[in-house]
Amino acid sequence: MAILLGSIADDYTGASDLANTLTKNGLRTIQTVGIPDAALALPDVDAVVVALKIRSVPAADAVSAAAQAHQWLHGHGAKHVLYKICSTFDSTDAGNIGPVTEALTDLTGGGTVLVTPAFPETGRTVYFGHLFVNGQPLNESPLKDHPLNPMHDANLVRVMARQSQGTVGLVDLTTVAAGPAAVKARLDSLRVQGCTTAIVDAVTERDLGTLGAVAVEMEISTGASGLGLGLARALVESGQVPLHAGTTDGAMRPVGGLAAIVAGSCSRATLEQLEIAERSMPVLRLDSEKLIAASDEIAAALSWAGEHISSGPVAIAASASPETVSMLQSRYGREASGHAIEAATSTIAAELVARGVRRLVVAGGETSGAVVDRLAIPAFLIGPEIAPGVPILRTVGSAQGDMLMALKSGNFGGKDFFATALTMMR
Ligand SMILES: Nc1ncnc2c1ncn2[C@@H]1O[C@H](COP(=O)(O)OP(=O)(O)OP(=O)(O)O)[C@@H](O)[C@H]1O
Ligand SMILES: O=C(O)[C@@H](O)C(=O)CO
Repeated sequence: MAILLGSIADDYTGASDLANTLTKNGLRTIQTVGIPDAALALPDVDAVVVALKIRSVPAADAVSAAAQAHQWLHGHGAKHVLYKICSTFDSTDAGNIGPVTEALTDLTGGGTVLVTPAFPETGRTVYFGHLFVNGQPLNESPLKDHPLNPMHDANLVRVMARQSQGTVGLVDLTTVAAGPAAVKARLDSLRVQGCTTAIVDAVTERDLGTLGAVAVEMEISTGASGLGLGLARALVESGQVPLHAGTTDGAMRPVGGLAAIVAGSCSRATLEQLEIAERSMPVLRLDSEKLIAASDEIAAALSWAGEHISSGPVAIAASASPETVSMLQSRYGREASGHAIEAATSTIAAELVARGVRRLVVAGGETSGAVVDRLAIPAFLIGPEIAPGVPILRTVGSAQGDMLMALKSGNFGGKDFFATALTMMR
């Protein structure tokens, strides 16, 4: 299997978001969970998105995992590798966007790497280096309350500089609007000035087309799904890949079985979606304190699910308001409480699958990572889009047999996302 475009995604929901964008823009794409085992039969594809769970791990671990994934992608023919980060630039001053981008630059011979989290379809735009989320500066958006990496600075040149060894430049919108040659010239001049990376503005898909045309001629780039759109279009427009329409063959064959939602995301969007879901299905709100204290909250949740699930889908959520989350974190610590709840939600998901669930929606990036790892799913085919950034996924090579899943990034999806997803998954 020779591929043209590779991506290393820093979390699993982000990987499926990118795989969805690449598919929609004409590339046959598969999402693997980690570096695929040599024995795993993968279909013929143009792009492989290797999903890692490295957004919130120590920078040295993220660098090492990303370097191995890069080696695999490069070895399988990828001419360009996109490091897929979150469209809200989720990271801390310790990393991992800066360290991983710089490590990949070292592996590929230097230059100034183009970095942009812009994804206008979901309201993420970058203007003079500042990230806006649905028109609000990042630090005033709901991301200021993120449970693991609250974002307090919208100026990405500063954010990136705090987590980088090298100097960070800016390619502003005026330059992007002037087209690929102007962007290239600006990146060249930043390279001469010694910048290892540059935050690049984009507010429209046209801007992303320009950036894709520039990035595709380089070996690596860092960005969100919007940059994926630009890269896919550049590959198709330059004739390097024929345009493929639709989803992967066989991705949507019905699987039947029971259906469930497991939510660990505490984003404002997920909290609203759960409220709406309560009108159409049974929703169990877990007691997060009890989950952490390792009492019988998991067994109680499974027994509750057992009572309802044969009549239709159920939802089980650890999700809580920012106030509840910060109370729990001040008592148990940010990482410890996050990990304990991820362990609990993934156990619940695995037990639901053991009891016959074959259509599973998971809300939250870290939560999805924990669930997919727990189920040991090796890869996903990409089905139709449920909402921007969230496709239906079909498991490949999983011990449970074929399942349909949706991994919803915390902030993605409309108010009725959960019901819509389950209606589409048969
Ligand atoms: N009640 C709670 N109190 C404290 N932490 C919680 C609670 N419920 C969930 N969590 C933790 O909050 C974190 C939520 O992160 P996750 O990545 O799953 O969602 P998200 O940040 O909304 O999604 P994304 O990363 O896709 O934007 C997880 O570590 C989860 O275990
Ligand atoms: O880019 C995004 O916002 C998402 O794909 C994501 O990475 C959230 O985890």
